[in-house]
Amino acid sequence: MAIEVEDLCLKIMGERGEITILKSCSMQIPKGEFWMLLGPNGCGKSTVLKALAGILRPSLGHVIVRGQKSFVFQNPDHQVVMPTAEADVAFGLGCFNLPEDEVKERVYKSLEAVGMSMYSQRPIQTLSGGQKQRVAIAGALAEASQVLLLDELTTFLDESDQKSVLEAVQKAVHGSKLVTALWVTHRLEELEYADGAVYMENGRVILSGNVSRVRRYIQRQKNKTIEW
Ligand SMILES: Nc1ncnc2c1ncn2[C@@H]1O[C@H](COP(=O)(O)OP(=O)(O)OP(=O)(O)O)[C@@H](O)[C@H]1O
Repeated sequence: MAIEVEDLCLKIMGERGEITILKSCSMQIPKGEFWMLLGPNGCGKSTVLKALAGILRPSLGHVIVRGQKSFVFQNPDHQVVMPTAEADVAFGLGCFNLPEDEVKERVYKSLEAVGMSMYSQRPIQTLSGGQKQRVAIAGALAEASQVLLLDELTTFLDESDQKSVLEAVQKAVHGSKLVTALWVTHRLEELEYADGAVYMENGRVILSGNVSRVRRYIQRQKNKTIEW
């Protein structure tokens, strides 16, 4: 397993005292697979991702992420900081003290893995939101991250950009077999790209595993009054 979460409880101190956000959540995500985490607004998806990233500490339970991890955020304009895609990916490698040839090779291979090698020299401000997200994912791959934690990357993207980012993640995961991705989303249609899925409600994991089972369950919930 690349990700193991066991009985994760997470409480935070709010203005009126302690608030329980996650209640005994468990999930197991196999290495080399592309999984999605779904659930209604406020059910705790981003909080799970932040606990996996080490941004939030569990109050109880265990979180294990095997291998180097990277967190990619929702807003494409917060992801990339350098003038070109190539420079941005190389910038992230700055702290690794690598020989120049290796930096060039990692930058090329990671941009290639997300279908962005032809845009390597393009000024960053001329890229679409989805292309910027793909540059951010390339940055994580160049750093040899084995676990990608991806928080609602398609929120600000149009339909063709959404598709390009989903395809890039799927290709990066299935192409390497070493990379595992956990993708938080509201969009049921994105499940078609997933190898597995986790469904949450109200701070709890309700269902985890087979995509078709999770899809059927969510469709039933959507037909009730659950607000997404
Ligand atoms: N710092 C905080 N203070 C108070 N409540 C918080 C805080 N952070 C999160 N919450 C609450 O915890 C719950 C879970 O939040 P979280 O962002 O994980 O949900 P989510 O499923 O990712 O929501 P969305 O789909 O809307 O992004 C929500 O009810 C949210 O309001």
